[in-house]
Amino acid sequence: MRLTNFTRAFGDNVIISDLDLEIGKGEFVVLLGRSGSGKTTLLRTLAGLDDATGQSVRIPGSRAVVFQDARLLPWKKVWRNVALGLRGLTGLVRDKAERALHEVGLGHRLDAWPLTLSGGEAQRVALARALVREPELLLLDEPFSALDALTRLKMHELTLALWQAHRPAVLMVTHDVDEAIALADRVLVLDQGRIVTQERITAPRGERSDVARGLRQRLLSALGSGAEHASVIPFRQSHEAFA
Ligand SMILES: Nc1ncnc2c1ncn2[C@@H]1O[C@H](COP(=O)(O)OP(=O)(O)OP(=O)(O)O)[C@@H](O)[C@H]1O
Repeated sequence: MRLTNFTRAFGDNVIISDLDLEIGKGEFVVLLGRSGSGKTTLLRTLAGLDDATGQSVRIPGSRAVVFQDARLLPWKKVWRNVALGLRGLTGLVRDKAERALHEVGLGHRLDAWPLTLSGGEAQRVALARALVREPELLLLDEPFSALDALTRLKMHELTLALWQAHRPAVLMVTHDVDEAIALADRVLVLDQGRIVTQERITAPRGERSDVARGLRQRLLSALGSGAEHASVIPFRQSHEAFA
């Protein structure tokens, strides 16, 4: 997946400016940025939801998006929500949806109605619905920000397990620096439509929580930086933060 010199404006208001971004096969990239920095605009472009983008965008055909809210159709049972858009005989499609729901720990809720699910369960269904199509690129737009802290941690574990099993490239948008550190191979900080910092994290995911202070500090200060730093793009290998 690649964007080259990508610019997006609404009228005179330039939201993304000359952005270059490449995500490798199977790479987990997290995009951090303050409110209004252009994260959703970028994600919508990659999702193919923004038809005003031109040739500077090269994205794989198979993509799936999970949003902050699960966006399930309340009049369709859970398995039918997962099966939306899948073609084939009903029995085979149901089997596929069932396997996906098992993978997210909801094999027992196939025939439930979406409105009877908790917020965390609904997001699990949204993940199953995204992954059942085996996308090459999985786009996650603040998927866990409405969940409580404990559910969010469980969703991190699940997301990593699913990513390891299916290996899509991932671009996840979040406001949460700790979430970024816990999940990413690479963290980008977007500010006023430019990438102002990138950090590659090489430490094993299970060993990141208490030792990442240096990295955390750098990401927080990049988030706090203004346009005056917008042209500086430091790129670090972040293992030193874990020493
Ligand atoms: N369709 C649109 N028309 C005009 N302006 C838009 C449109 N979509 C987004 N913008 C503007 O683009 C800027 C970036 O918005 P965007 O939603 O990408 O930010 P964000 O980083 O995702 O913010 P948040 O974290 O609050 O979701 C904002 O100033 C917003 O007002």
